Amino acid sequence: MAKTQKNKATSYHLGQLRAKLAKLKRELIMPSGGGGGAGIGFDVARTGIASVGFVGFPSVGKSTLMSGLTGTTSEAAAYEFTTLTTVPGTMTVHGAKLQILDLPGIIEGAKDGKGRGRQVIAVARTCNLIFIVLDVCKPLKDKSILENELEGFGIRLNKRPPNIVVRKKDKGGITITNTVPLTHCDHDVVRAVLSEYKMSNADVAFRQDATVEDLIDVLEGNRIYIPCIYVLNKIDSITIEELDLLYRIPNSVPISSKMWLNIDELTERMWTELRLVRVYTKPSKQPPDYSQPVVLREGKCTVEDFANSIHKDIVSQFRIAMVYGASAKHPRGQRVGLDHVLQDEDVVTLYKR
Ligand SMILES: Nc1nc2c(ncn2[C@@H]2O[C@H](COP(=O)(O)OP(=O)(O)OP(=O)(O)O)[C@@H](O)[C@H]2O)c(=O)[nH]1
Ligand SMILES: [K+]
Ligand SMILES: [Mg+2]
Repeated sequence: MAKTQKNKATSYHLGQLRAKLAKLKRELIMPSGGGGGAGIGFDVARTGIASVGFVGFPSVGKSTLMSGLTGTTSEAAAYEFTTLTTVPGTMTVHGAKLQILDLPGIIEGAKDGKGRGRQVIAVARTCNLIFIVLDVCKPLKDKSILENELEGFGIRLNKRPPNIVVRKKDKGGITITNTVPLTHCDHDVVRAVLSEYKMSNADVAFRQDATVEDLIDVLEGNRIYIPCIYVLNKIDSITIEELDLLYRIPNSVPISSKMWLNIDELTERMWTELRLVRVYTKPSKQPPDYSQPVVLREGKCTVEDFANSIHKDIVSQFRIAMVYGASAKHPRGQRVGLDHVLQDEDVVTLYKR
């Protein structure tokens, strides 16, 4: 692809090549012969409302951080590959119980089967947030190596699913529409990719200035979109000037897990990225119970989700709910039904029929 000049005449050819490559890479994520693949990770009991997985090269300080955050001891030592399996721990942030997964270190080529890399990345795929842990004394190119390993396994970091709608039809050929100008690809490339996926009748609507890779991600369909924080560890061993430079790396938090520096910022960022919604129950005619929130996930936080997470029988007896807080229209509360979407720190009273 690098040798092919990019112009109108070659774009169909380039589109074909990219699609072929994506189909080959699919073997990595879902091997047709079974064995390995996305479903195979380490066996860990999953607890808590959300999970955070630690990915990084060996000896960057993942286990030191995990032990400090959770109080669970995950062995830490100066030699590489100290951690050989997934070590789970829990920590409570703003009343929400989170599962922290300390993972073995991975190396370049992990996704292709080096070391336990495939198992590690398979666990990362199931997490709600990934910490890419980096040692600030090591070259920054480690960051892109790790990103590349996760990308190759169908994980998309800090990205939204592309806003491209592909609708298959029985006849009528290919129709491509775009509501915004496409500066990264043209209709010829799109046609080439679709033909490589054996699609000859489809409506494709681009609602963002997407790349060919975005289109392929939509067609492959097995991509997972996970937020990621770059944890820049061991800042105790650098100068203030060097630390200043690190702060320019997007989505990063510099810390020292050994000296326990800047961990509060890391915890707050973790909380923000997880987009959890705390809802407090208020029994009728009584003050709200602020001691224990019901914690819901963004996108799954209606009154119905709230009721179900208290007890599965509530919904069948539900009449109305009173909601107070950010999601309520009025400061003195709003009467709502089961489909009302709640927001963080709302207070809810449920009324039975
Ligand atoms: N200077 C410094 N050393 C650290 C820090 N955090 C961890 N270390 C040291 O780095 C070494 C590796 O720490 P681990 O926590 O075992 O690293 P890991 O990433 O879990 O390593 P593997 O399990 O082998 O992949 C140990 O000697 C730690 O004491 C830190 O913030 N600063
Ligand atoms: K180690
Ligand atoms: Mg470790």
